[in-house]
Formats: sequence, structure tokens, C-alpha cells
Amino acid sequence: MRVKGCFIVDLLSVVGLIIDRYDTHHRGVIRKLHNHVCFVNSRAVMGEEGRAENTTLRSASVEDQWGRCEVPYPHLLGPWLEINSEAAESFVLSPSKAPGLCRGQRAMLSVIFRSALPKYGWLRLPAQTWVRTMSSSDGPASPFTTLAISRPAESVTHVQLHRPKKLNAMNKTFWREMVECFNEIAEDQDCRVVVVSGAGKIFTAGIDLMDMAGDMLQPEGDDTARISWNIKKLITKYQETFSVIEKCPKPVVVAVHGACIGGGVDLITACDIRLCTQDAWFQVKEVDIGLAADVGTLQRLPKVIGSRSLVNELALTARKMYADEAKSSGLVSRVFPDKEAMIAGALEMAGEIAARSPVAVQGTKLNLVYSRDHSVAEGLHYMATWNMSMLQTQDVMKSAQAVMEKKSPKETVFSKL
Ligand SMILES: CCC/C=C/C=C/C(=O)SCCNC(=O)CCNC(=O)[C@H](O)C(C)(C)COP(=O)(O)OP(=O)(O)OC[C@H]1O[C@@H](n2cnc3c(N)ncnc32)[C@H](O)[C@@H]1OP(=O)(O)O
Repeated sequence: MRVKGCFIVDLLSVVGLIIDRYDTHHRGVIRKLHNHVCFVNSRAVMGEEGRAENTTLRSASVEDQWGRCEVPYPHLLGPWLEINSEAAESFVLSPSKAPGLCRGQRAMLSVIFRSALPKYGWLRLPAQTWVRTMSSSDGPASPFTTLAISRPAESVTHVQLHRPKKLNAMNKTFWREMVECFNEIAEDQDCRVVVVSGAGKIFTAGIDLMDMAGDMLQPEGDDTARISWNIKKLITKYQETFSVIEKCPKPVVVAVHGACIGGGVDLITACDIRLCTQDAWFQVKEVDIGLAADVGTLQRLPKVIGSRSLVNELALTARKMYADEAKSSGLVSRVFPDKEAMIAGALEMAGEIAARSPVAVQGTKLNLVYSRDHSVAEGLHYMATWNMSMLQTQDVMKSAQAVMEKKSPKETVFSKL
């Protein structure tokens, strides 16, 4: 069988892979079907006990009767649901479209295949083809067209706005995909913190003025009431695109370079930590296109920046605010010399957060958001109610013990949440 007209592939003999759910903890099995190539039992990788301390393994070298194999992130194998051989085969033929596989499974298979390919030459696809198919240079396997998702470090998800040729302008697809993406992240136990950034020249040019004009300027409805009703529904839907960031229990660090215009400001004000580069500028641009910003800036920016006067000035004049003022006003907490330094800083910060108890971290985020919108008394009441259950976590004891032993949080392993 020819794949992309390049190389002969004997599916039955070289392709099959099974990732089994091995048990509820971090053990997994990758089995090459039809007696070929490799059998990796992560119990062997992790030792008989499969202890949690081993879950920090970046990769493991495993030897079995068919030879040695590098297994990336062996502890991640356990949680993936069973992938049958048919799905694995279809994945090899068409990684981005394989039916019946969720995004996580596709991403995991791609890592495994890429790791194993050079070793065994299972599929002699040219490297370029593989890279392009999985688009690993633009972000790994992702069902999204406007976002590139990757896992740069354990428990850290990197979401890149990814329409660089259009300066990451927010088209209809983007407004939908952000909701899907963050709803998935909220449920993803392997993610404890999110970094958001923009691919290409700038962070974002805001709403896609070409793609969105139809929705806004030609609303549906037989009369004023129905048109209004539909517009309200539409705006409410678009508001959700950034509200999902705030509702997501995982902290979100946003890293802004170049311009952050219009909808970009709505987006970043829904994030928990804002960083930028020295060349960054921010613009509440909506009045320039004839609207009052309606997806979050007017509600959240005043809670982010202390000075209402400054918020009003920015929103009413649409003037640009540059990095130094963004820092001094409290819009961002850190300014980096360039994008590379900023992403490194964002990932380092994300690593610090991810290393801590997810019970503590997620409880902190949700209570901070709640308290922002309520009185101190209400916030305290909510906090007490929250912690009456959350304080019973084993994480308190583990963390306290680590502190007493002068260990870094990174040396402590917390269960998934
Ligand atoms: C529905 C929910 C409510 C949401 C409301 C949100 C409102 C807003 O976001 S208001 C802000 C809208 N955005 C703008 O007004 C910015 C428009 N863009 C620019 O001013 C310039 O592009 C910019 C200063 C950012 C950069 O200029 P530069 O010369 O460096 O690049 P360009 O050649 O202009 O752009 C490169 C390609 O990107 C396309 N593009 C840029 N911005 C948008 C946009 N907002 N919508 C759609 N497309 C955009 C631009 O057309 C170029 O594409 P191409 O011609 O195909 O090369």
C-alpha cells in the first residue's frame, strides 16, 4: 500500500499499536501488534510499584525481547483509553483525521510514533511528511485550525493563537474553538496550568473584520424584536469565548508580544497572569469601529487596573498603551525584552504553578475570581465553605511535610485533579 505516494507500507505487519488502560494509576502498555517491533510495559519502566515519583520521567528506555525502545512520557500512557488496532491503523494513514480517537490520543500516538520511527523504521515516511502531517513545528496534533496546542512541559498546556498570516485575527472559527479548547482543558487532568500566546508578528489584531462582518451587520430576524433577540444571543455566545478562560479552574498565563488589539484585550483580561514584551502595545480599539466593547474589556479591565480614569481614557479614546505603562498600571505583572525570553519566563512560571498541589492552586484561582466579584464577607463565606472540604486533601499534609523538610514543591508528587 502506498502512503502519500512514497513508500510501501505493510499495514498488517508494521502498524498496529494498542494503548491499553492498564490500571487507574500511571501504568500503561504499548503493544505492537502482530509480533512486531516492540512491547513496552510501563510497569517495567516504572518498577513493580509504579510509584508516583517516577511520573516525572521524560522518557524511558525499555528493553524487551524485540529490542530497545525509547518511550516518551511513560506515565502519561496509563490514562489514555484503549485504542484498538483499527484506530491505530487509521491514525498511521491519516494522523490528523483518524476517526474514533480523541485529540489526546492522537497527540500521544504521534509522540510514540515519532519516537519509535527512527529506531525501527516502521513507516518509512519522509520526516518532512510526518512533521507536516502532525504539524509539530506549528504545534502538535490539534483538531483546531485557529489554535495550536502543545504540552511543552509536564502538566503545562500551551495554547497559541495561530493565524499568523492574518495576525491572529479572531474569525468565527476562533470564537468557537476557544470555547471547545478551554472546556477540554478544564477537564484535562494532565493539565494544571495554561500558557496562552500568539504565533507570528503580533499577539492579535482583534476581531476578524472580514469574517465577522456578516454576523454583526446582517443579523437574522423578521422584526426588531427578533433581530435584537438574535443579536443578544450572538453576543452572549461570543462573551463565552473569553469567559471560559476565567471559568477554567486551571490558572492561565498570557504572554503578549507586539500588538494586542480590541478582542485581544477582552481575552487577556480574562486571564490570571499577564506578561508582555517590551515592544507590546494594547488598544481598546472598539470605539474606533463604532462599538462599545462587549465581550469583557469594560467589565474586567476596571478590576485589573486600579485607575478607573485610565480605563475610561483607554476605552473612550482607543489610544495605544505601551508596555511600560501597562506594567506601571498593573495590566501586566512582568515585561520581558523579547518574545523568546517571555515564553521562557511564562513556561518557568507555569512550571512553578504546576508543581504545586492542584487542589490548592485551583482553589486559589476560583476563590480569587469569586472574591473579585463579591463583598469581602461573601468571599470569606465562600472560602470557608470551599475549604471545609478541600482542607481534607492529602495535599496539605504532603506539602507541609515538604516545607518542613525544606524540599522544593517540585519534589512532591500530587495526585491528579
Ligand atoms: C463579536 C464579538 C465582539 C468583539 C469585538 C471585537 C472588536 C475588536 O477587536 S476591534 C479591533 C479590530 N481590529 C483592528 O481594527 C485592527 C486591524 N488591523 C490593523 O490595524 C493592522 O493590520 C495592524 C496595525 C494590526 C498591523 O498592520 P500591518 O501593516 O503590520 O499588517 P497588515 O498588512 O495590515 O495585516 C496583515 C494581514 O492581516 C490581515 N488583518 C489584520 N488585521 C485584521 C483584522 N482585524 N481582521 C481581518 N484581517 C486582518 C490583513 O488584512 C492582512 O491580510 P492580507 O491582506 O491577506 O495579507
